[in-house]
Parts: sequence; structure tokens; C-alpha cells
Amino acid sequence: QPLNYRGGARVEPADASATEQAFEPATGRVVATFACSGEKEVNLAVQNAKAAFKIWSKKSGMERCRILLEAARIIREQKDAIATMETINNGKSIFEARWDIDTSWQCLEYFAGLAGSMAGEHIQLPGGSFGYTRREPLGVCVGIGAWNYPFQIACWKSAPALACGNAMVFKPSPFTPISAVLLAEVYTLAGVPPGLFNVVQGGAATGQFLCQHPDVAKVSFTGSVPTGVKIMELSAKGVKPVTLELGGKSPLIIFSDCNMENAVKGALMANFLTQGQVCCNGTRVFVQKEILGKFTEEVVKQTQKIKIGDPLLEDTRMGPLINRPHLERVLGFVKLAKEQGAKVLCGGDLYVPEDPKLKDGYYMRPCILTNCRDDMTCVKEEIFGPVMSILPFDTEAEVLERANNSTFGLAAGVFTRDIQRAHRVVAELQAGTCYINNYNVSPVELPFGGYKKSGFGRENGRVTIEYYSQLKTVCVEMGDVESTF
Ligand SMILES: NC(=O)C1=CN([C@@H]2O[C@H](COP(=O)(O)OP(=O)(O)OC[C@H]3O[C@@H](n4cnc5c(N)ncnc54)[C@H](O)[C@@H]3O)[C@@H](O)[C@H]2O)C=CC1
Ligand SMILES: C[N+](C)(C)CCCC(=O)O
Repeated sequence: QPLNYRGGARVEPADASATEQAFEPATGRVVATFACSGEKEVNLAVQNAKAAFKIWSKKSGMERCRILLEAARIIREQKDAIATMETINNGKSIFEARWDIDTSWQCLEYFAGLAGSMAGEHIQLPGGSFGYTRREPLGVCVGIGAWNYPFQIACWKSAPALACGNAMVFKPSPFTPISAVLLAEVYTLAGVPPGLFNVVQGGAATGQFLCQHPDVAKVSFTGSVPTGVKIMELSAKGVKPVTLELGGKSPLIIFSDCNMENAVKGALMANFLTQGQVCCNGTRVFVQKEILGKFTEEVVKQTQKIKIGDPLLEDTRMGPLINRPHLERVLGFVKLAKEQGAKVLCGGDLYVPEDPKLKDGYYMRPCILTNCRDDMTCVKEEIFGPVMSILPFDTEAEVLERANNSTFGLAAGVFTRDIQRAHRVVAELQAGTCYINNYNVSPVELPFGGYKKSGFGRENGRVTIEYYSQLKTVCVEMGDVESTF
């Protein structure tokens, strides 16, 4: 406390629109009570960012590179402390939180590396005249994050933004306000100008002030489709470009010629990371009929072995869901699936750990549903919890048709030993990120983002530079002006 960060230090917000509480999902304990920033505070944060932008945008790429590399080094050094905080506030296992911190500093390193090589082009024109392009930053960028990967999202947005010479005001989800402030402290320690990366806390109202602000040049959002639509509408009024990383209901296709052990592992990775609260999860698991029995038996066996409990313990692999209302929502999806004819093969019920200090936590057992049809709610809607639906299929053509029959298009996966089939299938899949013989790995060198209602714009990879910069064309005349008049 305080959890706002502006001008290079933690501050109490200048005004507040409401008060929020953040919980430790493992125990139900309140870990922070904080004010949601009002319009005045949002203005101050944007002003601070504008002042820092003036300094930062004048630095060379190599100067920015050095500072971002230093920030990456500090994150690596503080990895355990940051991961512990993430686990306390989000509920994911400490084992997984450490992975998230790794993909966070790797992102900073990656974009630090690109900062020095950002360049325009030189174009020769007739008569010795020429033109050139300059890749310039946008200005003050806003990042708005979801609660499932709080630190990673803050890094995936700020690293490319800062590498390109922008400043940022970041608003985390009110459920997970803490780790973005740790990132702000890391940037300050690494030597960014005060105000370059600011954090304002709050929910929808605070987010709206940010999107409407006339001095904000761009909004990058991670969250649900309905909120994404609102953010796009608000940003449209100011003609601000947006990046939208929205929800999904991704297919994972398992052909009978797969390596069974890897396919089972892949299905678990596609469904149960962060208690299933992952946007790109492959929750529609299509299994070719010949191997349906064997695959189902094995995936249920492995799911039942997942150790649920205190997320801070080294051997825990599944912690609590984010909060009580969300847990109830997920259990509601399982209940509705049963009413619609699905069969629960395992889990889908509340889990109460033996340790008395965890009795008020938000735990459930990971669930596998079978007897599913494509028109069931559990197969059509994003559940955002540990619930896998198994769907049998016969042919490649049939499964492609069914896999693509979704308004979402974030990710997709295929397990097969037939390389021609693998590439043929991914070429047909309507998804921004496709995995062959793996799922949910996230190398920062590769672009990540959605098709269809899962959003647009990309995070990570070289292409992200384009989403945080603009191109200026300079046309240079070397002769006399040839006037029409
Ligand atoms: N594609 C991706 O990379 C990811 C997508 N998601 C999606 O996010 C959803 C879960 O996250 P939630 O935090 O529940 O999503 P959400 O849409 O409720 O909230 C996301 C963020 O937007 C803010 N917000 C809410 N209303 C706003 C408004 N009117 N104007 C401005 N800001 C506003 C929230 O305070 C929060 O910081 C799921 O649908 C999931 O699929 C989550 C993680 C990654
Ligand atoms: C890291 N990964 C690939 C499991 C998820 C990243 C997207 C998200 O924030 O949900």
C-alpha cells in the first residue's frame, strides 16, 4: 500500500470513485483494500506519462535497450518474491507463477533486443530526390489487464510499448491489483524516467476515464468480449487504435495416429493451467473415435492425479479459482452441462482442502465432461474454469467444420504424427495461434492474438512493434519545385 504508482513512486490516488477489496483466493482473506482512481487521478497519471514520454522518446533504441535489459535482470533476481505475490493474489500454483515470471522477463529481454534495431527505410526518387520513413512512438499508451496473468499481461503490454519509446498508464483488474505495482518499481529501479510506467487502480469507471482521455494515443486491452466491445466504442470516439486480446473457446483436435502420452499431456496443458482460467484454453477436445476410449481413460486418470491445495506449496499443481462468484459460475456450467445430457467423468464439484486455513478458499476439482454435443452450453460458451469437454469425431473434414463453428478464434491445437495432415489442418483452422503437438506454450518470439471475436492486434513477436509505433514518411526534394500554378 498505496497501490497506485505515478511519477516514479507509490501514491494515494488524488480522488476516488469507489473502494475495492482484493482477496487471497486460497484462504478467502482480504489482502488489500484500495481506492478506485477517479478522473482527477487518471488525469494526473496521464500528465506524468506525457512528461516522461518527452524524455524517453528522445532516447536512442540502444539507450532504451539497456534500461529494459536491466529491468529484465531485476525481475529475474526478484523472481521468487514476485511469483509468491502473484500466487497469493491470483491463486495459481507457485510452480506456474514462476513460469509466468519467466515469460515476463523474457518479453522485456526480447523487446529490449528489438529496440536498438527499429529503423525506417530510405527510398530513392527521380532526380536525386528521396524519401525516408521514421518509426515513431505513439505517445501515452494505456494497458488494461485481466486477473488471470496479472504480471505477465503488464509485461506483455509495457515491454513493446516502452521499447518503441512510448509511456504507459496501466490499470490492472481490481481482483489482482498488486503485481503491476511491483513491475512499476522494477522499471524505476532500472532507470526509466519517473512517470514512464504508471499504475492506476480501479474497475470499469477508471478504465473508461483512461479510454476517453484525449491525451491517450492507444489502448491495449486483455479481457472479455463484452468489455472489449465497450473499449473499442470508447476508443473509436477519439480515433485511438486498440489491441484487443479477448476470450476464446478453442478446439484441440486429437487424431488417432497421435502419440497418446503427449496428446494426454497436451490436453491437460490446454485445460488446467491457472485453474482453467486461460483465454486460449483448448476446452473443446475433439477425439477421433478409434482412440476415444483409451484417450478418455488416460486423461481422466491423469486429471484425478492433479494435486489440488495450497498454491504456495511446491508440489501443488492446482490452486483455487479467483473468487467465490466465479467459482459458483463455473460450477453452474457443470450443473447445466449435466442437465443438457453431458456425463461427468471426474471432478466438477467443490473441493475442501484438509488444512483448516484453506477452508474458505475457492477450490474445485478439475472436471471432464463426455457425451457432449456441439450445441451444449458447455461446448459453446467460455467457462474460464477447469472444465474439459470431450467430443468424438470421425473424419478430418468433419472435425474442421465443427472446430471452426465458433464465434471465437483465439487458439487451436492438433495432435497427429502425420506432418502433412498437421499443416493441412492448421491452415484451415480459424484461429490466431495454432499449436501442433503441444498446447499453451508461450515463446515470446511468437506473435499471440486472436481471429474473429477473440480480438485483433498481436502481442509478442516482432510484429508487435507495429502496434506500438507509427510510420512517418519524409519526402525530400533535391531539385526545384515544379509548380502547376
Ligand atoms: N486474449 C487474451 O489474451 C486474454 C483474454 N482474457 C479474457 O478475459 C476474460 C476474463 O477476464 P476479466 O478480468 O473477467 O475480464 P473483464 O472484461 O471483466 O475485465 C478486464 C479488464 O477491463 C476492465 N474493465 C471492465 N469494464 C471496463 C470498461 N467499461 N471500460 C474500461 N475497462 C473496463 C476491468 O476492470 C479489467 O481490468 C475472459 O473472457 C478471458 O477469456 C483473459 C486473459 C487473456
Ligand atoms: C501463457 N498462456 C499461453 C498460457 C496464456 C497467455 C494468455 C492469457 O493471458 O490467458
